[in-house]
This record gives sequence, C-alpha cells and structure tokens, in this order.
Amino acid sequence: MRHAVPPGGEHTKVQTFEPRAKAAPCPHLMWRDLRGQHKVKLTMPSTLLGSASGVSVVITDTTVSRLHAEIELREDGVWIRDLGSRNGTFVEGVLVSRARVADGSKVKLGVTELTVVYDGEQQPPELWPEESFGPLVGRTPVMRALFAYLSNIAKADSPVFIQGETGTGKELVAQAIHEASPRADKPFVIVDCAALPENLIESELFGHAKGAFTGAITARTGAIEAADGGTVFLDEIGDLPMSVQPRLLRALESGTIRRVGETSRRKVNVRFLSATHRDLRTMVNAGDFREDLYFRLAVLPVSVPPLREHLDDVPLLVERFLPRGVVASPEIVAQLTKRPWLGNVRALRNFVHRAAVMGAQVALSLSDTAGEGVPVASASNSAQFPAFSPSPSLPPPAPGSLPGVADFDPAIFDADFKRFRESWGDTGEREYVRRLLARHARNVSNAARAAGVDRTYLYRLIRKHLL
Ligand SMILES: Nc1ncnc2c1ncn2[C@@H]1O[C@H](COP(=O)(O)OP(=O)(O)OP(=O)(O)O)[C@@H](O)[C@H]1O
Repeated sequence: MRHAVPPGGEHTKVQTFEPRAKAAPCPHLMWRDLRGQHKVKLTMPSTLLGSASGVSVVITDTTVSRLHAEIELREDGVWIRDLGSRNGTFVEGVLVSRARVADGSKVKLGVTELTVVYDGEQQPPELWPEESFGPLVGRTPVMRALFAYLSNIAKADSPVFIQGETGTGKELVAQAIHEASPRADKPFVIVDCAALPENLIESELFGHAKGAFTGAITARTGAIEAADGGTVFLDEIGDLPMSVQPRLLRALESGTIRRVGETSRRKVNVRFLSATHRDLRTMVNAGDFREDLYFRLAVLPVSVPPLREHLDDVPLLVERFLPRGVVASPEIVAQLTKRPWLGNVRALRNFVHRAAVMGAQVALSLSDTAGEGVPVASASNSAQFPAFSPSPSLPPPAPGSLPGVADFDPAIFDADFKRFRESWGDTGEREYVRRLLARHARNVSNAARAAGVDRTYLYRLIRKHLL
C-alpha cells in the first residue's frame, strides 16, 4: 500500500492526507538551519513544517513557529499555506497566507530560507475499486482515493483526526472507519463537544460518581468508558474547552479515565476518532488548543474534500438520498452538479429530501435562500426543471417563511420518519435560529440564553446553516 500506516500505538510524525486524482509533482525542499544543511523529498500530498518535534519537516530555528506552514502537492503544483505563524511565511519576499510556489522559488519561514525544486512526478494515489465504502458513496477519483486510505487506516489502532468543512461527511467517515475496523462489533459512541456546556462536558466524557456535584444523584458512565472495546468519536474537538484538554490528553496517553468525583482511574480500551471543521493547527499557534493534544489526536489525519471538489459525485449522491422508486430528471441532476454547495453534502441531501416530498420547484426556492450559492433556477424559470418524479411540484413559499402544513404534498407524512425529520428538522432548525438571531440583533450570548442552549452550540448551528 502506498499510504503507509504507522503501526498501532505510539506515534509517528503527523502528515496530512488529502487525496488527489492525478499525479502531482514530487519536489525537494532544501534549507540550512542550526542543525546544518537539509534536503527532503516531499512525497505526501501535504507536509507540516515547523519547529515542533511532531511535524514532518522540523526546522531548528527559534523564529519558526512550532506549526508554521503546510506544503500541499496539488495537480497544479506546490502550494504553501501559513498556519497563523508568529513571523509569517514569505514566497520570493512576499508575505503570503497561501500561495503557489514555482520551481526554484525561495520560501522564508522566520529567518530560514528554503528552496523548492520540482523534480519528477509522484505516483497517483491508490483508488478504491468500488463506488462506496461502508455508508459513504463516491465514484470520483478523489473520493475513491479517500476510501482506499480509509480502508487502510481502519485496520490500525491509532487515533484518527478528520478535518473538513461543515457537512462534508466527517461523521460518516468516522462511522465508516469504525465499521471497517476490528472493533466493528463493539460500541461506536459519539460526543459532540460543541453541544455541551463546559461544566457538563467532563462528566459526559469521563462519567461521574454519585454526589460528585449538585444534581449528580446517581453515578454515570462517561462516553469513553461506554465505548470500551470500541470507538469513541469526538465531534467538533476544536470546541473542547481548554480546561478539559489535559484530562483528555491523559486518557489518550494512559488508556485510563477517572470519573468526576472519583480518585481511582479505570482502564479503558478505546480507539479515538475526532473531527472538526476548524484548523486545529492555527488554533495551536493561537494558543487555543494544546499542541501535545493535537499531536496525540492527529496521528492519522484525514481531510474530507468539500463537495465542490467532487461535483461529479452529485448524481450518485442524489440517487442515494432519493426514496426508493423515485428518480431525478437528468436535467435537474445536471443543474445540481453545477452548484457550489456551500453547505456540502448535507445541503444536497436536504435539497433532495425536500424536492422528493414537495417537488423540485419549492426545494429550489428554499435552497436558494439557504446560502447554496448562485441559484440554478429561480421560481420563475424552475418550471423548466421537471421535478423529481413522481412527486408533484408545489408553489414556492413566501420568501423567508416556512411552508405551512397545507402546502405540503401529503406524501411527506407517509415518508420514512427519519427522512422527514432529517430534511424538515434542518429546515425548521434553520428558521428557528434565523428568527432567534434577528430577535436578539445577532447577539449570540443573549440569543443562546433566551433559547436555553449553550453559546458554542448556537455558534455551531449558525455555521451549519450559514446564517
Ligand atoms: N460520501 C457520502 N455518501 C453518502 N452520504 C454522505 C456522504 N457525505 C456526507 N453524507 C451525508 O451528508 C450529511 C452530512 O454528513 P455529516 O453529518 O457526516 O457531515 P459533517 O462533516 O460531520 O458535518 P458537521 O461539520 O456539521 O458536523 C449526512 O446525512 C451524511 O449521511
């Protein structure tokens, strides 16, 4: 296998995986630092540069940040991205946040100058032979390369860190890894770190003893203990409060947990998967996330591409989301394949569910108001788009409003409840948050208090619905 998987247990240097379809350049990086002259061949699609000992290319220079920059090998060349470093990243003397680096260019990190020399081509990544991997579907090379990598890392036991924009399928990737792992018949426990207030997250993760705090009337098993033998998935790990991070680090390092209010530690055997839409490396540089915890969690990093980078999967995804027996017209599928899908696969799924029960016309008008980018059809021309058959088309609702119950195709109430809830729950949730924010002049703290939810959770909903 080309994507080398570090042996289970402790821990190799972090390299980011970002699958690509075609061969990329295979450059060398040359520089001189306190340890002397270096020449490194860049073989991974993404390489971390910095002064921390856990990064792939360690530069011994105190003016270089611990996680300073990332080099990406793309089909169109070598790119460098600054990770919020203290002294910045310069390409040919220009301060950049992300830039393409031409053959022979000079890159400066701190006072260290590196030369990038293109020489030779990398082998294209291995592709998964099928159009699905567990619950994930995809036929584009980018997704099939991801599936091949996931099948490989599923066999290892090291922590996996999944990065990607909201709605790209990070939770599904975690589920797919668990299902393809030797732990598949053991529990898969999900913790949403953004949904819980700071005072509850410890007890959620580690459990508590009876009487540990006011309201702890009985003892409680935490998520990590509940996942014993299986996998725990820490979603939105970037929202884990600083105060809880040392305890999680200790759990990862020692394979033990201590329930809140207990003195002794309990042994647990779990595999840790985590995910976030945020860049944890820049959070580390900003002091918002512990570096040691990042390296512990990100032994096997996975990057899930945004839907706009694998639009050719839209027809397959539409097919997956449609109820059995319902087909989409080729015209509408072709149009959907051209959208930017800012909310990624989740937005496409919601669109399809709405279209399947209401007709494509109403769904198009709703998704146009939901920040899905340039509309492919306005209410006036959407009649050209034959609806998903056999559902009838319905008139669009008034702008900014939800359709009344009378507007629904009655078939919606006969649909599978999970499907109904997934699409309409999201639509209702969005409308609730939109109105809540408007009522509180977008003051998130006041809005969260009024709605009785945690502020970080409300932030998450705002991001999810692009409000
Ligand atoms: N490749 C895929 N195949 C099938 N379904 C997918 C795929 N990717 C995403 N989905 C579906 O899209 C929806 C959103 O996916 P998911 O919740 O995993 O995204 P996420 O990246 O975890 O989102 P968030 O950042 O908001 O937590 C889910 O219904 C999921 O089943």
